[in-house]
Amino acid sequence: MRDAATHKTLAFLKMHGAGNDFVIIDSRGRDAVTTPALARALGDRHRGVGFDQLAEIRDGTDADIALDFWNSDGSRAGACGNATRCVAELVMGEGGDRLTIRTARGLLEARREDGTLWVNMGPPQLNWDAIPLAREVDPLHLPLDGDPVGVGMGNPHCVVFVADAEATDPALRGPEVEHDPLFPERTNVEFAEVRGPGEIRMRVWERGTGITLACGSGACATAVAAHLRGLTDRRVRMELDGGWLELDWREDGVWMSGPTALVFRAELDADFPGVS
Ligand SMILES: N[C@H](CCC[C@H](N)C(=O)O)C(=O)O
Repeated sequence: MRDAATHKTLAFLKMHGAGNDFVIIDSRGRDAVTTPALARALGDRHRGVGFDQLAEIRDGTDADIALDFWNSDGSRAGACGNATRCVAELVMGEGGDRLTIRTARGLLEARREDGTLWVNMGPPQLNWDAIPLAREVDPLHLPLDGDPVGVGMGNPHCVVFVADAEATDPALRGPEVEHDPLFPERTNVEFAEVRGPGEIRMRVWERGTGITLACGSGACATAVAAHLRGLTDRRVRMELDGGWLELDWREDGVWMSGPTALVFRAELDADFPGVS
């Protein structure tokens, strides 16, 4: 017989934003529980739950909440736009029209405007050493095939403009660019087709995760890259494999909105690796 007092399960939620899927652990009021081993075990789509990123909510000291992000290979992500939108939707469901969020990338803000939830993902990092790149080159024209753009959003992004995103398989070139020595912390890789000044089609290869149906910080980086290249306005709609996001590069940062969904609430068994 199990001793109920020591059988400590771990509650979590599954959410997705435009098909970018997350396990969310709410650790407000207690110590953080996620370790690289737990992230890897939970991220296994056969033996665990499966996710593109794991987001752990913690108490914010100088903000309403703090958020930590993990990839399914057990590495940390400094930013995750779609998980930030999902968590903001969840926490703002408890009340309020504004939420401040402390992340490794800085202090973010979520706001409801005319019923739509927008998250400010912060200003883009456009200096080579902030992205970070391994050496001083012009981020607007990286010395790689296809003349891509490097942008930091708290995590590194390499935006490759392509003529036909539908015909582009991110798995063909993504891994090679992710591991190119130009990116000392590896990089996320976006393949973007500009359809017009207000619309982009984008597919993504994520560092530490691989192909995902959407990437919020990648969408922000792509909107910034396209505008800096003179291809789009500051506000664009973006079609990803899993749905549409809206991006608006304002004075104080890149704002993003889009769909979110709560899939289920569940508990990990105490015997699951890394729970007890
Ligand atoms: N899906 C996330 C980004 C994850 C980025 C992560 N793969 C990294 O290592 O930077 C988003 O919505 O922004």
